[in-house]
Amino acid sequence: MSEFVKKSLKKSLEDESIKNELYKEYSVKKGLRNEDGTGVLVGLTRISDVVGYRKEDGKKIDDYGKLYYRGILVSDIVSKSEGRRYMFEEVCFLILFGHLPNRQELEIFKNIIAHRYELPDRYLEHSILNFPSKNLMNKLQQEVLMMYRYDKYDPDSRDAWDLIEKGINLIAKIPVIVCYTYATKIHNFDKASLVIHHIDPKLSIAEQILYLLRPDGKYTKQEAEVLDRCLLLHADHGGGNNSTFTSVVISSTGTDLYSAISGAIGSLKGPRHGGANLAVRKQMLAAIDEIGIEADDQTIRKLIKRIMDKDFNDNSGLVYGIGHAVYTLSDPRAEILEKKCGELAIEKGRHAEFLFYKRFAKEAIAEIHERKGINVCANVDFYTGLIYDILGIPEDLYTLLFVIGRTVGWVAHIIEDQLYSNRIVRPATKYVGTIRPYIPLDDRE
Ligand SMILES: CC(=O)SCCNC(=O)CCNC(=O)[C@H](O)C(C)(C)COP(=O)(O)OP(=O)(O)OC[C@H]1O[C@@H](n2cnc3c(N)ncnc32)[C@H](O)[C@@H]1OP(=O)(O)O
Ligand SMILES: O=C([O-])CC(=O)C(=O)O
Repeated sequence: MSEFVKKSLKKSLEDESIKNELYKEYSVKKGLRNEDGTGVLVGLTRISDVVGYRKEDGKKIDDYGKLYYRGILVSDIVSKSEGRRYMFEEVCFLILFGHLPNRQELEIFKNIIAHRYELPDRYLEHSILNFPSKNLMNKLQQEVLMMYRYDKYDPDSRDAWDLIEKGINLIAKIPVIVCYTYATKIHNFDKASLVIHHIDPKLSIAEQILYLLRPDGKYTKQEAEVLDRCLLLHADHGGGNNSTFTSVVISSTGTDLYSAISGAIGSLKGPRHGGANLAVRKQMLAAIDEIGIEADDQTIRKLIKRIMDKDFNDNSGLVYGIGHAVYTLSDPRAEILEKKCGELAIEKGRHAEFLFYKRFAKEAIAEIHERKGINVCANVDFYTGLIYDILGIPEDLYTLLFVIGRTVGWVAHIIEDQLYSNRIVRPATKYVGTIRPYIPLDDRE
């Protein structure tokens, strides 16, 4: 930073700070939160319900978490679908159209997706191979905006019928774009061979990802099923999560779908949101490096204290993968993922690492409870990195897998908001600065 900018910023920080008491005085809902930590109500939805507490006589009572897609418990969807392919596609249909597809509807929907995997002519060369990027989340934002340019119909259309068509197109193409941008990245920056498989329309989205990512194109049924369920568990999370809210805020101006989805990807990248899956993996590798995989509870606890004291990892004071804005006693997705991760870890000889994660979560939950007096739980991002690592999926792709899962949720909420709310999101801020005269340049000190 130049000395001039440093000095100007220092002066600004001295003169223009906003005292914390003022937020209270003006009843500002910091982070759009009520006094008890619950979210300010900003919309109505029939897409999904995120339940983390109940209210009794107006008081918040912490509870075990439940997640419903269109009224159906997500834990039921997962537990009743063992051995099935295309569960992510089934859930995409459910989220977009509001009911479970029958056999024929699912077949047609699978075909529609499969026919949209293929990228436009020369897209791969023009947009991906020629423009490698080190950060694939940032790259995907650019690619989504590029899809605007390749939209053969009216890319700016706000018609719900058009939005759903464009949305399905993105749901099908984003996974392919992600895999190709990764291949391009490692070819350009890591000197890896460039392997670009043609898409295979016979594969589900989860299978397609594993096929495109792996140079030999091989994967097992179990690997594809685990990835399919991970995508399913990320598909939606109400309208209040930061990226979905962001997408709706952007879309409420009447702009195009691509702008809204690109903005949502930017939001999801943050380590307090979807980027936590990568942050967790880095945190856990650093922790294992520091205290060893066999470290006991006490040693882990000491390290967590250091994390919270901003004396370890990225010095942010945050224990990534722990805590949630809605869930208190449990995040139902994390419970499912913990079970899947445990099974996979035993099978692939990674059990010690899994057990370290479990001990770490237990101690982090206890430490946060002790310091902050709140009930927290492991969240959806806690175990996914370990699962992806066991599946041989590189870190670069962790948050992109979240995008692949969540695109359907963003699209559904954008459409629902457009159909039933259709008002520009425009909250207010209170001016707490001083009012002063304009001083002509020659009269200033
Ligand atoms: C897909 C997802 O987005 S899931 C969430 C992924 N994010 C993470 O895993 C990052 C770590 N967790 C967090 O930062 C938080 O728990 C969040 C962002 C998820 C939720 O934040 P909030 O709803 O604001 O948390 P909440 O109101 O419960 O926090 C109360 C206090 O506990 C602290 N706290 C909550 N979780 C954590 C944590 N994991 N590590 C350290 N402190 C925490 C908060 O910083 C806050 O402290 P303060 O009162 O001194 O400001
Ligand atoms: O709901 C939230 O705030 C974050 C979250 O878990 C998600 O978007 O999946």
